[in-house]
Amino acid sequence: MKLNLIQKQAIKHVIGPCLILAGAGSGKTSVIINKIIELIKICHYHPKTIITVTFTNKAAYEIKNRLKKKLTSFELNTLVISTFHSLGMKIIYQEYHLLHIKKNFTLLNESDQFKILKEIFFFSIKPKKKILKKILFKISYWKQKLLQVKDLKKKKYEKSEQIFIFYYSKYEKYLKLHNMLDFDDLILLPTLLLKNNLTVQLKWRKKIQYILIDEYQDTNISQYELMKTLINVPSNFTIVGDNDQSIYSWRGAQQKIFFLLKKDFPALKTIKMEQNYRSSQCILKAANSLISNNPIFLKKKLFSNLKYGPQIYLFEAESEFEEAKQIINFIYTHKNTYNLKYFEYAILYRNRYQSKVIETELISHNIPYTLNNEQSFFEKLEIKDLLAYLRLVLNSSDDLAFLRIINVPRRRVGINTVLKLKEISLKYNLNLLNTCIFKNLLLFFNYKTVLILNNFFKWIFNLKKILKKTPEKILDIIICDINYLEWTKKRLKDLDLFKIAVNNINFLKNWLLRNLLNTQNKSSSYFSDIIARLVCGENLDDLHQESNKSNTLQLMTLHSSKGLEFSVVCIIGLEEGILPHKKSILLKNIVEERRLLYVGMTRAKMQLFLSFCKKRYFFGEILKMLPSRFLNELPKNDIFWHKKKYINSNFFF
Ligand SMILES: Nc1ncnc2c1ncn2[C@@H]1O[C@H](COP(=O)(O)OP(=O)(O)OP(=O)(O)O)[C@@H](O)[C@H]1O
Repeated sequence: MKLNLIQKQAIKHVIGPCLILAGAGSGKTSVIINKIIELIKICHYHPKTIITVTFTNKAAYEIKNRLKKKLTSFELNTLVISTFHSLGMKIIYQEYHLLHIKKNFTLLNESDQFKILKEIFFFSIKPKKKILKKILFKISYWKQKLLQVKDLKKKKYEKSEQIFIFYYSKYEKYLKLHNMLDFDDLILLPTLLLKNNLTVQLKWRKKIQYILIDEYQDTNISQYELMKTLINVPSNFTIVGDNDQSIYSWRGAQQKIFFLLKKDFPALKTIKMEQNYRSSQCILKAANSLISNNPIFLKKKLFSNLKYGPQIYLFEAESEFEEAKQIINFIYTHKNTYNLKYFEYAILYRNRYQSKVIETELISHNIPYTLNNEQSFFEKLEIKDLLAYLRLVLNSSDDLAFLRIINVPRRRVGINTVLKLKEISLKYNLNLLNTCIFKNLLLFFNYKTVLILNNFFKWIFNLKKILKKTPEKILDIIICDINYLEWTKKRLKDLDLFKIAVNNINFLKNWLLRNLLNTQNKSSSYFSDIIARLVCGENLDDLHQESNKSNTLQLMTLHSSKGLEFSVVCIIGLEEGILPHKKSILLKNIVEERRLLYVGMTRAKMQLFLSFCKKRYFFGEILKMLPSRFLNELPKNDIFWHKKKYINSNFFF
């Protein structure tokens, strides 16, 4: 690939702060990769002093993968390419003593956070999920603004806000007591530490000589602050971003982040990359036309020198079932006509639930597909169970892990026993595992139950010893001791499902072994570091490799399509209330929904396919749907409207 002049200029600019404002498909990834090579091979930076921050672990994997041919394995292994969260975790692991946390902390995911809030509410009222969501959102909002409970308590707030502060405080106490951190803490804790402790800040600034940040538009304020504290004088960094692809405002990303950069680093050099190398002119024209309806914020004009390409197909379906049929039909015919492979096709949607009908149709036609969702690996029951075992062995205070596995597989510890255990643990200020050997247990339970609880405690403690001596055997021992495979087989009943579960378990085992082998610093808590990195989604290379290799049709949300490209892209559900999403309509945040569709459209290289339904089934009800307002913003002449005969309104034309 021959780089263009602007790309070369972006790569060669290595001294001072640099912002690459780049449109979709303009070669951001290529520039980041070539810049890393430039820094190491030409500017002689030691690879361990270069930090590259990507938005997802998959993106980190892609960059590493593409660097394989250009760097030595030493260079590749010493380079740090990670997400902001993984970077924060690295700092926490090295500075934990200053943060007053124990190194064997449990890293919580979102469902753990819900459980904790439920626990907090336990003795008062039964809260609705909506309320819990609101509280968690507020806690996360404050953490992303680097505000801790002590800061909030200094100011006067309305009563409605005080309730949130009350739960924030309770939540934090729970986390402290159980030795837990959530994902926001991975940014908040290191940022505050580096801001307030200049010695530590200096130490890290010395370590890091160059920072590259990808997908800057989705960086939130706390991540920006973390970056700022790490940047050394004379501010050698490269930031790559596209304001038109900012799709994470709900996670705190703000467009003003681009202005902050100019304000904080006046020497900032801005380079615009406007040539798109991915999409046909027809697709690019439609994408440009759509995004031009958003207020102009940072001006750039994308162009493509590729062929004009075929028109965009627009399907109108009676229902989501017909929509699924039409898409599969279209893909099947297209694939046979152009002789493409399934992995060159992607179906994108706004909400995860939309994949269900498509999946059913794909299964009935025997079409291989991959649901692209890193998170889905951690949602698998067997992975949740085994991780909970490991978490409890590592951190006895992890009551959530205890509750997940105390009766998995069945140990005759029913709900009444668990409730009683909780009561005792609260009364005597013990964690649940230690409650299993509470001296007066016989006052509450019969002899048999006490024996079961005592034995469970002993077994976990024995596992702790095994973990210290032979960590590579720990998972096998757990699986064997509890006869987990046999239990999984009975639970799943279906042999194919069982095979998938075994595959997942083997994946987890291999992942652990690989990371144990690769870890050089085998200090006392290295195993918890490995598990936290797993929960962070780091080094799931095998998963990414598999999804890259397999010749399967790709299904994913519009959000997860960011950074990817496919020959043919189908975007379904272009309806009011779906895309734009009804919440965004209510909140009047249409601009972000428009950017989301823009991201989806610009994933396509040669053909784009759009569809909407006239009716949809929602919880047993049939709803009439209106076509998305965004369809009206596309150039009419570039759209081929299939089934035109059904149109009875003057919408669109
Ligand atoms: N100078 C070039 N000549 C030819 N092809 C190029 C050039 N630069 C980039 N490309 C190709 O253009 C496509 C898009 O590049 P890349 O994925 O790096 O874009 P991007 O800016 O990261 O896109 P997006 O932000 O939309 O995800 C890739 O297939 C890449 O190989």
